[in-house]
Amino acid sequence: MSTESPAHELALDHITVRFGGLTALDDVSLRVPAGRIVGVIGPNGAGKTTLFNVICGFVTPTAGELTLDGRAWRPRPHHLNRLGIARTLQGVGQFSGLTVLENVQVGIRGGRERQSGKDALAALERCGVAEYAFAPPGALPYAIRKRVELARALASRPRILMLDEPAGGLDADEIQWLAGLIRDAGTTVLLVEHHMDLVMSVCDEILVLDFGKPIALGPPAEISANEKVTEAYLGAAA
Ligand SMILES: Nc1ncnc2c1ncn2[C@@H]1O[C@H](COP(=O)(O)OP(=O)(O)OP(=O)(O)O)[C@@H](O)[C@H]1O
Repeated sequence: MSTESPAHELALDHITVRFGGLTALDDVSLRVPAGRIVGVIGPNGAGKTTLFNVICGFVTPTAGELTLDGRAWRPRPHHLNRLGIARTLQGVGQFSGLTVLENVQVGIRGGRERQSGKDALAALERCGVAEYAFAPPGALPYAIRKRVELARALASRPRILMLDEPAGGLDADEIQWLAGLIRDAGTTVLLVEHHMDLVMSVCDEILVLDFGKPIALGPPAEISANEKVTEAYLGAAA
């Protein structure tokens, strides 16, 4: 086995985000190495979405740095696609004036029309929703639209796939299907999710945030046995 550490594809170093008097992220560091599945969990308001927004360039950190492939990086939303980073949205933000297929094509970077159509269809097939290719997304059930949203992100063949609460509103069977898709995605995955079983079953490593602070970082078995983590969730439920 190599003694070298794996290439760190994406890294956050001492990231702090303040919104006025509120510290949404407080000195958060995270390594997302190539090919790993990294989860970010925490009670409501812990800062998970803010962390995603920092990586996507929607929120500029008050302090700290990001690096991509070892180089200092300042993310911009409109550059993500070109860099091979795709993100799903918490809801299902599809354009209602376009068909499902066209929505998925929008996610493909700079492809020729015919090729992007093929890639989009392949992604829909992979997500089990190719039969809806020519339907308007607005008319489809929520679980199908969630699958279309995943297809949209996968169609561009990203090297880093960012999933923002992909299990939200899905039933147990759908979540099981989703777990398989994430495991077989063949890309680096950063997963923000409330559904603990999903996170525990697919992630190599999990970061736990509580009121913006990183309280634990480690493999699933370590996280589920961590007292601070249990306390944070119990406190949030009280
Ligand atoms: N643009 C903003 N302006 C002011 N406060 C914000 C902004 N975005 C987030 N916050 C606050 O920052 C904190 C962290 O919010 P964030 O949405 O990142 O948490 P979260 O862990 O994603 O929560 P949830 O699980 O409920 O989605 C919250 O207190 C939230 O109200």
